[in-house]
Amino acid sequence: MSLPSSPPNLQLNLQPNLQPIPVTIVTGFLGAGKTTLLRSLVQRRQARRLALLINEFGEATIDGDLVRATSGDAGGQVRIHDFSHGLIAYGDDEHFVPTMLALAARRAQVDHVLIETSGLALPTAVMESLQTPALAAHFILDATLAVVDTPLLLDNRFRRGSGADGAVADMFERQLEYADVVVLNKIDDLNEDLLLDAEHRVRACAPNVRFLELAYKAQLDIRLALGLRLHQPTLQAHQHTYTHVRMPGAEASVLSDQGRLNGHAHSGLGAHSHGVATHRHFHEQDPGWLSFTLRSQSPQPADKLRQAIAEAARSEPILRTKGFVRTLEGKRPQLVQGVRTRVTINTDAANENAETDKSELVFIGYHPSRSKVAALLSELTGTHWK
Ligand SMILES: Nc1nc2c(ncn2[C@@H]2O[C@H](COP(=O)(O)OP(=O)(O)OP(=O)(O)O)[C@@H](O)[C@H]2O)c(=O)[nH]1
Repeated sequence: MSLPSSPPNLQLNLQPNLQPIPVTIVTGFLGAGKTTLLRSLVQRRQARRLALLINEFGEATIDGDLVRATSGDAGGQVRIHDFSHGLIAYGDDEHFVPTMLALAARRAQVDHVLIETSGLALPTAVMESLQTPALAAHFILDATLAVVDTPLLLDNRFRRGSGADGAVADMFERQLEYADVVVLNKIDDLNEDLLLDAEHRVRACAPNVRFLELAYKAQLDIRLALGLRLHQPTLQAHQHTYTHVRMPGAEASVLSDQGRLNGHAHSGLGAHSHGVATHRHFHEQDPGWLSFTLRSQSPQPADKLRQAIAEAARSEPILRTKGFVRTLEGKRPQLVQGVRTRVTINTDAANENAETDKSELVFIGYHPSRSKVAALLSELTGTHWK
């Protein structure tokens, strides 16, 4: 991976003798709940000063705005950097290293860095970059968290198949393969048997995962997410090892007590190591994954639009939809969130003070047809989308 050299003024300010800044990577497939998890961690940050690097697939940056709205930050305690090209720290990303070095130069004001990879990127690119001498002097990987849409996992939506199914399974499995912690999310309606089933499925496809945590609405106790110290510095060796840690609840039998489900963690594995240098990861994006943006100037009938987006996800290989729309019902833009056919449209903290006339939606899928989706939305809403 070629790394751009840092500007001279940054190098002057760097102080490698300070403790390295811990970095947590949040990965997970499209729509799993990564941004929701970050928003909840930002809300529970207490005195921690956080820097967030947020990466999305698609031309519009929506996730960064959602987190900004949550932080409500006047004192600069939370700093957010948007990466909109989908592949943070991959070979042709010229922004990642300079952004990290700029954070290192402000080391005294940063307690923890959180990096959200896009739903179609692997965490290994960031892991590998953190091990280069330029960054290893200033940062240490704390842990890699993979967020899982548990109902979709139980519905076999990440099972290997042909075409889109194969591409989805490939990405899902590879993201989990390098995770230290798997967060089973969206468990609102799942009973203990289903949660055990989900745990077995995760263990089967990612046997190296150290901790499984359960999250309602992607809410995790901040002590189970940050400061885990699962990795050691690796300036010399191009390898990292896990230190042994004890987690609250580690000794408890798994899922034996529903009352302990929210945010409890348990470990099933001893220490192990793997070299990031040996990781196979895509430096090239699978060209089948596409995103496109559709816009409309007309106010939208919210319910019809919701049904139209769900219908588009049924008839085209659309896996994720998000954006802001102006509805007939209200002046404020409404946040649209679609994960496959599950679609919600509502007001969010990010849009409650904004006004807009236009509607803009980002669609992400595997070889989806832009024109078919535009035609479907136009037909089913009775408004023009293009
Ligand atoms: N029911 C339910 N919905 C959830 C939960 N966590 C997140 N969601 C919803 O799932 C949708 C996607 O959540 P995000 O946090 O945007 O997911 P993401 O992984 O950041 O998505 P991408 O960045 O597009 O890959 C949103 O509508 C969330 O409100 C949960 O625990 N339960």
